[in-house]
Amino acid sequence: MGEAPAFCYENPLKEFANGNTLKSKSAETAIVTGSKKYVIEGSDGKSTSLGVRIYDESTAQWVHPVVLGTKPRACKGHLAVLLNEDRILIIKKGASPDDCLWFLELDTQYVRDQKTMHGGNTEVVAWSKGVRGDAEMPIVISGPSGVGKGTLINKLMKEYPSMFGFSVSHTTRAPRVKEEDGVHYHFTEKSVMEKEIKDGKFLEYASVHGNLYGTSIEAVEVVADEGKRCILDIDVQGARSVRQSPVEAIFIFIRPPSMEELERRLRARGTETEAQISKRLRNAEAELEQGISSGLFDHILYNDELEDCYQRLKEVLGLDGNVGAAPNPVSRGFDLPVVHSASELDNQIIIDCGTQELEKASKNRIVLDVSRLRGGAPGHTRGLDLYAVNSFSDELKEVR
Ligand SMILES: Nc1ncnc2c1ncn2[C@@H]1O[C@H](COP(=O)(O)OP(=O)(O)OP(=O)(O)O)[C@@H](O)[C@H]1O
Ligand SMILES: Nc1nc2c(ncn2[C@@H]2O[C@H](COP(=O)(O)O)[C@@H](O)[C@H]2O)c(=O)[nH]1
Repeated sequence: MGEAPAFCYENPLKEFANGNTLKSKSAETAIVTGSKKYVIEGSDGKSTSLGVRIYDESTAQWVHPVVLGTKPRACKGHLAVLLNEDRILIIKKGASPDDCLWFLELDTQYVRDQKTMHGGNTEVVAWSKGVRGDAEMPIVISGPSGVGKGTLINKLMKEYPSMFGFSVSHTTRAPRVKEEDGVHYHFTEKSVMEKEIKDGKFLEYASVHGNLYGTSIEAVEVVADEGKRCILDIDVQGARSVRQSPVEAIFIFIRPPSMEELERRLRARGTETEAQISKRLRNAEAELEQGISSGLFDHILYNDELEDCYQRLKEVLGLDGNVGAAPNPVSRGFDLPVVHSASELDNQIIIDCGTQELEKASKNRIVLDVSRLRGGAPGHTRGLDLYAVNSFSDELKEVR
C-alpha cells in the first residue's frame, strides 16, 4: 500500500484547468494518482448510482471512462482512500452494513485486460463490492451432457443445503418442462445476454450445443455472500475461462463409463429432440478429449454407479460424513454509522464516525484492515476485517 497521497474533498472549491469544479453540494471526492484525478461523483439527488470522471493533467482533458461492474447506489456522501496506487476504497456514509464498502479499481490486472479489450486508449475503471471475511473456493463441475452432473449436484445440495449453493447460469435456450426461471437458469434473450456480456457482467460464457450459456459474476457472489460454497455446472470451455480468471476454484470433470451409456442416459432423460441428442453426443467426444487430457481439471470422476461417484465426489470435497455447522454468512451485521473521516496507516484504515463531540468520537473509531484483500473485479473484494477501537483502554475489539 502506498502512503496515502489520496485526498478527499468534502467541500472543495478548487477548480481544474478547464473549469470543471468539484460539486460540494453533492459531496464529490477526488483522488490523485500520477497525472490523473479520479472524481467520484456524489449524490446529486438525481443519479441512482455513484458516477466517475477523470481529469488527465497531461492532456488537460476530462474523460468519462468505461465503468465496469455493478455500481454502488448513490449515497449521502462518501470517503475515498487510495490503496496500492491501483484502487480506491470508498466508504459510503450512512449506508447499510452490506453496502458501505466499495472499491473502484483503476489499474488492477482485470482493468488492464479490459483496457486492452477496449483498444488500449480507452479509460476503464471497475467497481467491486467490499465484503468482510473470506468465501470458500467455488467448485466447477464439467462433463458431457447427460453424464450426471446435475444429478450429482442435486444430491449434494439436498444433503448439505446450508453448505452449498448453486450458481444459476444464464442461457438463451428454451426452458424444459418443470424448469423454472431464476431457479434452474435465468432464461434470457440473446441480445440482452450479449449486452450484459459486453458490460462485463459475466465471469465466463460460451456457445454450447448451439445456445449461449454464461455464469454472471452476481450468480457466484450471491452464493458466497450467503456464506455458502458455490457450485458451477458449466461446460469445458467455461471451465477453461474460469481457470484463466482471478477466481480460484476446484475443477472436477465427470466422465461416463462409455459413450453408449451416455447416449442411453440422454435418451432416457427425454428432454432433447433426436437432432439435439445427436449434436450433444458429437460434442461429447470433444469434451471428453479435452476434459481428460488438458490438465485443466483437478479431479476426474467416473460416473458409473451413481452412489459410488457421489461418495467419491464427497471425498474430493473433504466431506467425510461429519459436517459441522454451516459457515457464518460473510456479510455479518454491523452498523457503520455516518462516517466523518478516514485515514490510512500501514494497511489499516482508521474511520472516525458518528458524533464530532470529542468525548463520544473517541468511542466511535473503527479500524478497517485491508492487509488481506482477495478477489476483486469482476467479483467482490473479500478479506476485509473490521474492528471497533475502544480508545479508553486502547484495545482492539473485533466487531464480528
Ligand atoms: N450413474 C448414473 N447411472 C444411471 N443414470 C444416471 C446416472 N447419473 C445420472 N443418471 C441419469 O442420467 C440422466 C442425465 O443426468 P443429468 O441430467 O444429471 O446429466 P447432466 O450431466 O446434468 O446433463 P446436462 O449437461 O445436459 O445438463 C438423468 O436422467 C439421470 O437420472
Ligand atoms: N460455459 C457454460 N456452460 C454452461 C453453463 N450452464 C450450463 N452449462 C453447460 O451447458 C450444457 C448444457 O446444459 P443443459 O442444461 O442445456 O443440458 C451442460 O454441459 C452444462 O454444463 C454456463 O453458465 N456456462
